[in-house]
Amino acid sequence: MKTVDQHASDIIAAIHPMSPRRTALREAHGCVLAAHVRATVAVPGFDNSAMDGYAARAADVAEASEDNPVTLPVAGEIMAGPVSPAPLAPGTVVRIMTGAPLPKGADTIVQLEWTDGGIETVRINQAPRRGLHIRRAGEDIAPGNLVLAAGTVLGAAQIGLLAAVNVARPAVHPRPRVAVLSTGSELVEVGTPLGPGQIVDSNSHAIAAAAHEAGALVRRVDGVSDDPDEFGATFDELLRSTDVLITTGGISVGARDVVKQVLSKSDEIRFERIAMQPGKPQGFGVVGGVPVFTLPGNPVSALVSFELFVRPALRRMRGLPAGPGGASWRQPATGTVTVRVSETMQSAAGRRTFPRVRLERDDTGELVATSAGGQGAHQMSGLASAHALLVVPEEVTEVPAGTKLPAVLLPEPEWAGPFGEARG
Ligand SMILES: Nc1nc2c(c(=O)[nH]1)N[C@H]1C(S)=C(S)[C@@H](COP(=O)(O)OP(=O)(O)OC[C@H]3O[C@@H](n4cnc5c(N)ncnc54)[C@H](O)[C@@H]3O)O[C@H]1N2
Ligand code: MOO
Repeated sequence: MKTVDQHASDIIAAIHPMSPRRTALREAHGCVLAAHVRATVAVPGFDNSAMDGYAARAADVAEASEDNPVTLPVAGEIMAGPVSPAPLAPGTVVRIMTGAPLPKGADTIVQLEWTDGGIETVRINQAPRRGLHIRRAGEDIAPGNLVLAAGTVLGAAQIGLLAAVNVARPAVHPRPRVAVLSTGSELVEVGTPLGPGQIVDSNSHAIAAAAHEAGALVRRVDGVSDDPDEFGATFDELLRSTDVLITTGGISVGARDVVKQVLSKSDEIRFERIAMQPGKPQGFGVVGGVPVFTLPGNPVSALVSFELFVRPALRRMRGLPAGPGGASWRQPATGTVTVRVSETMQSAAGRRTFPRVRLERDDTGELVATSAGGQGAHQMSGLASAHALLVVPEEVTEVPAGTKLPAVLLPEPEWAGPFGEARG
């Protein structure tokens, strides 16, 4: 059997970041910048006041104090807005608002609180030093400065910065479009009363949600039966309008394993047995430039396979390090931590197993892993309450309580918004 690591690295070797595209800021949010952005403008764009008050010449107000206020004529008022203020005559001040352009000749701002707030004349009772409360043109960003480096994930601050330097359409790696198709004649749509032998198609919903959480634009279609023609037609149709195609079910050795039956006819998809549990049967290939993942039908197997093989591929397509754990100093969205196992667990010989575990910190701050419930490949309730997948090495058959092992953190979905439109 092929190792998990070999399968994961074969997949990553076949995956490329999405070609950069210029997109509006709203669409670029959460995407990865594909090229350096250099400033073509200065920020601030002009010298301006950081306070409401009076623009003055520091020399004219240098002697001002509580006991010895300085009174000067107020020559006018400058508001923030599209104005070119007249130069400040010596021996005068102008009222100025926060963000308003500084008149030539002014070299300090007297904040309103240091004055009597006068309109015609103003009494100043504290002396500001030269340059106080003046924001100089280019002191944040000068033209030519590197604003954001290629590879930066565009969060709120980065989007704001791009807008500030007047970049309306940055070049980003677009979100991949992912199509999700489940197979099985036993499947019915969620919300449908079940007849004998029928089950609800839960995989397509779970995988669609996982792909959505991984930053993809998702198209989920209703499951198809084990009829090769029906599967083939739907597969071909989806392939034409997606960047990634994920199927579930129909890939083991059953008499009607339709996915394997239909797709084995091409050389592009390889069906393999991976030394892991859950998730032993896997298929992957690139068909007409579209990566195709055929995941096993057991619901836990499908989602665990997604975490180990599909999520890293989507990360790479989005221009991120493939991970798991490719993130920075932040808590990675998915990453590997070391945990102490709280109870003895069994593991399949010769297969890397991924028991679903809940995590807790003990008094010393160490992470302690406890089984999240039933560990069958069909038992979604355990996975749904798990925080991580424990990683039990292939050669281990029993994990005594107290053993330290790596665990792959499952992502926290709290940020996932409504499904975006996956354009065809
Ligand atoms: N003789 C053997 N049988 C099986 C083997 C094997 O090596 N020899 N491998 C087992 C393992 S491991 C897995 S995993 C499964 C994978 O099978 P398939 O990918 O072909 O999946 P199906 O047979 O279509 O379904 C398996 C199981 O999952 C349920 N299922 C399928 N699709 C959905 C869905 N969309 N939503 C919810 N549940 C789904 C399905 O009803 C089956 O119970 O094969 C083992 N067999
Ligand atoms: O390997 Mo299968 O994925 O046990 O359920």
